Amino acid sequence: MAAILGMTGEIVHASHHCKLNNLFHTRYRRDNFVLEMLSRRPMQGLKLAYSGTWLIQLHSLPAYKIEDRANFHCNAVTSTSDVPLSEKVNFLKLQNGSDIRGVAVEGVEGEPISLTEPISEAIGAAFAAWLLDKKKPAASKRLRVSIGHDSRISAQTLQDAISRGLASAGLDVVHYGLASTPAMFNSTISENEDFFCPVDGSIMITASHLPYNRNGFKFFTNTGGLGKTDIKDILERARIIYEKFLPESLKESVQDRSLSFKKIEYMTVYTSDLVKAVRQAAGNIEKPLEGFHIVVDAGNGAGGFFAARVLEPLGAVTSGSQFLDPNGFFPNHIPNPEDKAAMKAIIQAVLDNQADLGIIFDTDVDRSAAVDSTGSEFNRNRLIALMSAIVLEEHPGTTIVTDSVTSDGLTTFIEKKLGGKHHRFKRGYKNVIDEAIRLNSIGQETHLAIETSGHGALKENHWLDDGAYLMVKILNKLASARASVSTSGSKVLTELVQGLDEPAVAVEVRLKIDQKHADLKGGSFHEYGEAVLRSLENAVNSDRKLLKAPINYEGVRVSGHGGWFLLRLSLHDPVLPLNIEAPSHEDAVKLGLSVLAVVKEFPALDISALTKFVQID
Ligand SMILES: O=P(O)(O)OC[C@H]1O[C@H](O)[C@H](O)[C@@H](O)[C@@H]1O
Repeated sequence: MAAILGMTGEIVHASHHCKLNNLFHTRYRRDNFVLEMLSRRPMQGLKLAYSGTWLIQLHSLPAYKIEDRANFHCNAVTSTSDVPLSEKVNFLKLQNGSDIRGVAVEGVEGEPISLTEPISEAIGAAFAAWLLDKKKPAASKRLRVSIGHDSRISAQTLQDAISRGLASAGLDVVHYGLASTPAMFNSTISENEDFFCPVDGSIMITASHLPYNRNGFKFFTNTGGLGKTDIKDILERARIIYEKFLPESLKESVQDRSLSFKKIEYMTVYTSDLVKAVRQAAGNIEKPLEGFHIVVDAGNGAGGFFAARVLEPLGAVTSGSQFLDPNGFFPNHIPNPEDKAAMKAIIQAVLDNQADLGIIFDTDVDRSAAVDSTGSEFNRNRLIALMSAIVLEEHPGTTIVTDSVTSDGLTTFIEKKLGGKHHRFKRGYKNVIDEAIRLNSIGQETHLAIETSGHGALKENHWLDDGAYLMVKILNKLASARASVSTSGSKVLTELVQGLDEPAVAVEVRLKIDQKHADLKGGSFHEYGEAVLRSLENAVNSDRKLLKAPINYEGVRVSGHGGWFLLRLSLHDPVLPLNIEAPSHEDAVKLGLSVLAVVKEFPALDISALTKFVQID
């Protein structure tokens, strides 16, 4: 490895670009570009960036002034002397909206591993190159990246692999161990040099609530989570890097366990910020939750910290909390507040323990839900209503941005009861957050962006979707209500959502598009789905009992029979999800039948779930 350090100078002195290309790539392939950058400062001059072709930036070697960056292009992509790895990987298949997701361990039939160590290592190197391009650090500055993970069994392996990729490109890597997704973002904005913060970039290893065999990556900088375009860019860079790996270098790399990274107990910083926030909101009382009994269900994900490190220091009793220990097989229930079994489990825990409040998180704690002392859920529309009530008390008249599947009753509640404005946008937490930021930028004040999935972000918290912070806002309300009036339990919260009109029936059926069906005529599922939606729109226009929503940002949303339906394209899958809400099952069936009349004309659609739903027995 020392040889390659010397080679940097050699390359520069040679100043022959073809020679540079060859030397660099020969070494790159041989050493897999794992340079132990953390411990070998001399290499900090060499950084990789990508701008269509490979570019070597020599940052901290002033003797080797590069006047023209273009002259240093190493055209690795088209180099014919390279021997690419025979295996071709479709990196873009690993993209899931603004995340990377794949199968990380064997064990589920028909689901071969797609997120291997070399692939993860290439993704690490690609993120490093992307970050260097974005940050354009000064010659003397080394970029720092924090890495955390949830409780998944593949966490360690992926952490090691992605760290190697980052280190190979000359970045410093700090390991946080078990952490939450919001804590990782937080590390890009915390000012705390003792904890190496702020970091320049952060990676969370998680696949949220998906089964144990899956895993993935979320990426952050101090401007928030990376979006779809950036993820695509990173995956395209990763493909190029991966195709340059040689089998023997991969073997070496996987075997190279000698790299060591800094390990930090960052959750201490993050949790103490949460504790501080509640104390401050309660008027600097040390234990504002004294006398409250609050149970937490972490579903064996990463959220177990909330009981001992947030609630208990604030004075709450947390006995009866469950599934706090990390277990990547998720043996008790899926850690997902949208999951019925998960909600049932926390409701039961609240009732069994006669607790004042129940709190449940998803695996990586960017989503949450709560349960009041009567066992009533603050989930989906009810969680949005509760958060809207809290935020509108603080910011009267503000706009609440939500996803598209929110109920008509929620709009009435926000606009008529709370005096706010409901901006129903698209599905997808990133879409909702970005829309809130856009509205603010054009002068429409908004402080809350929240999805029925339990993702919620506040302006005051850097628009970070943080399940734990949502719960902090609720705890503030509990604490302040107790300090000002004589109220007990979570009654104050239950009262805040009084008047929210909830439908008797709320269902979601998902119509799968068979991508191999001849009816697609070689087109994409996306085009096919759009054709279904156009057809539905035409049918609705000629049905006097149905009324298309005047303002709608995705799919076809229609009112009728006292309720509404929304048919739209899934964000990620070849699926058309259909949401129906109605005052009775009969009305919901009527709405379902009007959709069925259209979708049954599209043979590539699996309409069995809808057919089943509309069968009146
Ligand atoms: O469009 P769908 O398939 O219903 O999925 C939509 C959901 O996908 C992911 O789970 C995102 O994290 C959510 O923010 C989004 O709402």
